[in-house]
Amino acid sequence: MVMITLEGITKKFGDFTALDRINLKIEDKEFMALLGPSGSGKSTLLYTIAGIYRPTAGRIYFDDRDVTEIPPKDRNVGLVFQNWALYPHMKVFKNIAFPLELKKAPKGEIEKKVREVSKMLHIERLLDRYPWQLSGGQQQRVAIARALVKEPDVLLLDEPLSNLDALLRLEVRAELKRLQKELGITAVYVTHDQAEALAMADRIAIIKEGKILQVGDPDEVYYKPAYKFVAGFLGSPPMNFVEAEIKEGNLYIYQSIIPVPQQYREIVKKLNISEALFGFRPHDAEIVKGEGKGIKGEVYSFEPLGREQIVTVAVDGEVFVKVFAPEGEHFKFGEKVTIIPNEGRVILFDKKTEKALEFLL
Ligand SMILES: Nc1ncnc2c1ncn2[C@@H]1O[C@H](COP(=O)(O)OP(=O)(O)OP(=O)(O)O)[C@@H](O)[C@H]1O
Repeated sequence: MVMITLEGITKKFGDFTALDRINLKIEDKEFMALLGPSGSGKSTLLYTIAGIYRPTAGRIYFDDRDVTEIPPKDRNVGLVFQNWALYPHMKVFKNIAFPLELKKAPKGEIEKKVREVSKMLHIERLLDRYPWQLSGGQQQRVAIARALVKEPDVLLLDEPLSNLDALLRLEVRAELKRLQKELGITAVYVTHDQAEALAMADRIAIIKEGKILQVGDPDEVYYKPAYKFVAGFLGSPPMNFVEAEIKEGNLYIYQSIIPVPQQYREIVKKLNISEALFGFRPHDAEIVKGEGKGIKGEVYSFEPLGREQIVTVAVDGEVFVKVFAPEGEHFKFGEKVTIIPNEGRVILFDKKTEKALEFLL
């Protein structure tokens, strides 16, 4: 069952696009990590899920309920921030009880739930202290208890462990994961720490410049990164492309900078394909008029695809490359063009078997 659905979420701050048409489905009881470099939009996405930010465009669903216009307090989410934000003038008990008091829960119920959640987090003996009388790890446990006490549908965590020392991080990390599974709660966890995401998450969404580059389980994103950026960011092991192809039936190239026809021909030969076409996914390559640095060729044919068009470029008599031309750009048959590959995937179509293989640039 899908718990959270993000559909075309865009968030702008003035002219700046912090989130760019994000689509993501998070399963019920799933632990999803949002991983990416500083400034990539992770927190903005989390706050948009929480309802703290309203998206500029797109819709958010919890289960099947459209919550896009619903304020945070009515979304039943638990939030844990990096700086914990405990109320300094309230004792631990009161800090944890606060969300239930806001909901005007009966006193007996508050007492029972605060005790229960404190037991789970091993902080029963701290209930009578003020936050400043606690260590960092204890404060963080209180913050987690406060987020869990109202039994939220979704737990949203923004770098919750980054203020803890290494040992404590490991300890709270294990505890958090255990609780999340035991309570069967859906968690979205923002981090820029690759090891943390790989160790904790059921799936990881890799974010760069407001876009999700890849979503997959830890093994998938680590061993089969879809982009050079992802491979570099996660420190994935490099592979020799031809070997990798033969072993796995998949083609992954890390070290090649710009694919040249010679490489294509070698791949075609190794795969025993007589005729092949190479294609780029939209936005993974640019096609420009004239000869420049990149793959040079002549326009051979075009086919419309929605508002975009696919242009086939003859690189030489044998190698053809398919590329998505930008909206509004017009090319002529036989016109000299250059294809500039960006970071991303290239697709190889075997014309005989109509099998498509993807590989990395
Ligand atoms: N309220 C705001 N007003 C203007 N720009 C903002 C606002 N909040 C975030 N941004 C910008 O949006 C981008 C994404 O910020 P965000 O905090 O979501 O990144 P992040 O991936 O969580 O980074 P970090 O790991 O450093 O916390 C940044 O360039 C940031 O400057």
